[in-house]
Amino acid sequence: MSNRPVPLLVARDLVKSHGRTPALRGAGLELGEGEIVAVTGASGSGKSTLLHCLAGIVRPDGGSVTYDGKRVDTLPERRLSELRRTDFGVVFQFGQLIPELTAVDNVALPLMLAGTARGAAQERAGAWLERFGVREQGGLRPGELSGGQAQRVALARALVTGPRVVFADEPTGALDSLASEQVMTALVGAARESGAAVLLITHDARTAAYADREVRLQDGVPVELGVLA
Ligand SMILES: Nc1ncnc2c1ncn2[C@@H]1O[C@H](COP(=O)(O)OP(=O)(O)OP(=O)(O)O)[C@@H](O)[C@H]1O
Repeated sequence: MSNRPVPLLVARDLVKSHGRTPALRGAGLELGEGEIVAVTGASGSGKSTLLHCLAGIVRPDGGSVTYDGKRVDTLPERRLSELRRTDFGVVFQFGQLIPELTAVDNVALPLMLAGTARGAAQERAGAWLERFGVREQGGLRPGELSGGQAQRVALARALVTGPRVVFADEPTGALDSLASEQVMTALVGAARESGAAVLLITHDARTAAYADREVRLQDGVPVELGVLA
């Protein structure tokens, strides 16, 4: 009997090229309900491409992606963007916050796009900023935040809608070790509490150690599966 959680997001035999450059050559991956999986591998091994295929940001050339038992790689664009909005949260290496908006408005935006009134959205955004230790910075714009603060705001934005899967592409890639630790502790704590699964791309062993399991990519295919915790 395996203790592995029920698969929530499953990629099989993914193939994807960027022009003539093959990025994925038959990659498979399973992300269980509430599971935290680190995807590691050398630069150019296909990590970001795998994440983009799983998150429905790009369509694979071949293979399949299934979420909650349903194919997502064949969904029409409108259904796909709705799924991304309702069920997925994303965090990238450089927060990609909207520079003109304050921290609290950045976090409130996904709620407002989903129909929540501004006041209520800001209130919930404030609570998430509080939880990640950046409430005092709520009135600042991204350019006025430190890298670690900006990433915690980006995390709050990714989690505020209560996603079932969080995709994090090198979320600590631009941070020093203290800020990395704060961001990872915040991410893992919030995911464990809400039961969200996390697909975490990292080249840093200390960041990968926060995951339950590591999948290592080499030339567009997984080469190793290790239990970390
Ligand atoms: N938009 C693109 N146009 C052309 N080639 C691309 C594009 N995106 C990725 N590639 C190529 O596809 C391959 C896989 O790239 P990918 O970004 O998925 O790897 P990665 O493991 O995430 O790399 P890194 O750790 O450097 O971010 C690489 O050879 C890369 O050069």
